[in-house]
Amino acid sequence: MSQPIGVLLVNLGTPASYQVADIRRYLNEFLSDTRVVELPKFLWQFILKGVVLPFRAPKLVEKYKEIWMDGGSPLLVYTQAQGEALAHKFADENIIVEIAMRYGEPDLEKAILGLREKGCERILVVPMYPQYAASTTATLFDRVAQISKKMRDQPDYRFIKRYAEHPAYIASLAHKVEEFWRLNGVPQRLLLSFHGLPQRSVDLGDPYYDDCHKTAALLREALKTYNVEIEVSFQSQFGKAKWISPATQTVLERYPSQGVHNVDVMCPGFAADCLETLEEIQLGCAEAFKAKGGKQFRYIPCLNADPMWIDALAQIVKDRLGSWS
Ligand SMILES: C=CC1=C(C)c2cc3[nH]c(cc4nc(cc5[nH]c(cc1n2)c(C)c5CCC(=O)O)C(CCC(=O)O)=C4C)c(C)c3C=C
Ligand SMILES: [Fe+2]
Ligand SMILES: [Fe+2]
Repeated sequence: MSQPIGVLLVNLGTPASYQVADIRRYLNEFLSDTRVVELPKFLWQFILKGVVLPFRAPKLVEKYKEIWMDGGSPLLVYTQAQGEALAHKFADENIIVEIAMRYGEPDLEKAILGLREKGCERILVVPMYPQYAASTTATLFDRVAQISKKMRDQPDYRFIKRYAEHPAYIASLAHKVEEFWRLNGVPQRLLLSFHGLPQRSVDLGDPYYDDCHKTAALLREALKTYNVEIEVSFQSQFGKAKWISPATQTVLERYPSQGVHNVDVMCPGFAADCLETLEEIQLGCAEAFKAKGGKQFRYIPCLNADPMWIDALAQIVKDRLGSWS
């Protein structure tokens, strides 16, 4: 039999527990990445260690506690489920699926070395971010290169840069929405909330904002027969700088005064539910919307390990494996 191919699904990372020390360790690693916070290194380390970690980490304890699942942090639980489901899908093929996180555990280096030990000379790196951003996708590719610097005999790598417009990804999102509407009825408005980025990153050439709007345009087209207006917004603003707009919470808080009293919100840029979707959107934004007079707020979950999404992911992987498979 020929050598197996390694398929490595990689998401961002999440604290090992909701203890403050684990949250601090996670934030420190993540926010020390110069691809994530593009401020002069010494200035930023001073702010991070002196202000951000001491104040933000304790505040996040309660937030993580609210969403924590039996198996751990939702981001990890859903990523594990995606890995297992994709491995099952490829059970009859010479493909080994592993998961890893860019920050923390499961460790990316261990996952790459583990795949090599299992005989994988070829590894496909799959970022669990459909839209490309330097602060997510590029930093992952940087890290893979950095890990490989220590190797004399490096594996043969392929990377998936983005799948914001992949028909199978769009069809999975559309199916998720349609299924939700079939069971619960259509809303007045569907808001697609993507993770935000500093405006400066986009001004410097990050294609992320355009990628998000491309996904939204295709999803709008797929759902056009429902005549529901579909809008785009950006969530999870961090720090004082200007971020790409409009902000999700601002949009939701304006809706009631514009006559929009029932809204569905979906987060298509997150392949798995996590703190930013479950706490910030499903809990926090629902409360903010209702405080301004909104009547009905429904959160449509992420694709997580939905069977149609796992089929789509297999298709996206196969497309990139090309001549390898
Ligand atoms: C400058 C700061 C940040 C940038 C840029 C950023 C981009 C970015 N992040 C995600 C996906 C996720 N982010 C998550 C949490 C999170 N993000 C930031 C900051 C930036 N993100 C912080 C400080 C945090 C921690 C929580 C908080 O303090 O609000 C998560 C969830 C992790 C979890 O444990 O559940 C995800 C996923 C994307 C896709 C993105 C750029 C496109
Ligand atoms: Fe983030
Ligand atoms: Fe956040």
